[in-house]
Amino acid sequence: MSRIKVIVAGPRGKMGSEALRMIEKANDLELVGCIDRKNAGKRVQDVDELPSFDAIIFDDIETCIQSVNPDVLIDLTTPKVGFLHTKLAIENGVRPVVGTTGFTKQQIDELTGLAEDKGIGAVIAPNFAIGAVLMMQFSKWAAKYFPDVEIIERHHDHKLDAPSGTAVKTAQLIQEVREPKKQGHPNEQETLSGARGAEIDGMHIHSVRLPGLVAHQEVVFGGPGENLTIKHDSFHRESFMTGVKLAVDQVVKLDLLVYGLENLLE
Ligand SMILES: NC(=O)C1=CN([C@@H]2O[C@H](COP(=O)(O)OP(=O)(O)OC[C@H]3O[C@@H](n4cnc5c(N)ncnc54)[C@H](O)[C@@H]3O)[C@@H](O)[C@H]2O)C=CC1
Ligand SMILES: O=C(O)C1=N[C@H](C(=O)O)C[C@H](O)C1
Repeated sequence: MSRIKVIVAGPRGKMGSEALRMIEKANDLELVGCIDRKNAGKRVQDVDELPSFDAIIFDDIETCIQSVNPDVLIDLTTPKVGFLHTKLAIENGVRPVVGTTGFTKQQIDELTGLAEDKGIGAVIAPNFAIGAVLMMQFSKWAAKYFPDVEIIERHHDHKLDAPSGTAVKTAQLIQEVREPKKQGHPNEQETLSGARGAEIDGMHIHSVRLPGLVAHQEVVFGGPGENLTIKHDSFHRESFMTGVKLAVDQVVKLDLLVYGLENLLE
């Protein structure tokens, strides 16, 4: 059986470099190119700290696609660049697996429409850690019984987007089972702007950014006389790679865009 030809955007990043290590170990995947802002024209193996692949680095996704004819793009970059890469990948017949977060709902809708028009598979997953996917599913279940809920997400201080993609996705899943509800005291007032965090349908989201953290989330539910806390921690970025691999294996069989890894788990 032929291997799935993969390109990675953001190979020197914290996630991109972990994705290269995952590909190195996978018998059914072949790295055929990378997209990076630096090192265009070099081979991956010639860049310090990157694994020993002879795939070439490009600084432009369209040139990369035309040169190496990949099956799948793994994008782990920044919100603006990731959206452009995903769009160009779909337009050029390459299936994207996107971990990059910070896309707006309008952008996801646009990409969903584009994938449908092209009849091409795509996966956008705000969190590829299996434990995080379960934490989101358990939270959706709990919200049926506990409509009062606050999300506290904690991340390293190099993160560009807030709230995290995971927190937004958690709130969206909870929205499916919870009627909008204003929480807290009806006359509550912030004496310091932002004290109550961001808000979606009355649910509050609090974003913490500190050195030393990786990716963590608590979903706290309150009811009469009790609290329920559902918590997930990623202590290492290896935690995301089972999900990235699963998405690459599945995306080649899809003909539409899937938003959330839960849609690929049995
Ligand atoms: N879905 C998931 O499970 C996870 C998603 N993420 C997301 O993945 C993204 C990357 O995260 P990190 O690796 O922590 O960030 P990072 O800052 O370590 O890496 C981003 C990389 O993108 C590269 N980049 C920027 N512009 C580029 C361009 N025009 N072309 C090619 N490469 C470009 C940068 O040089 C950098 O190496 C973020 O959006 C983050 O939120 C992070 C962890 C898990
Ligand atoms: O930037 C990160 O690190 C992470 N980003 C994703 C998010 O925004 O939810 C996934 C995970 O939390 C790590």
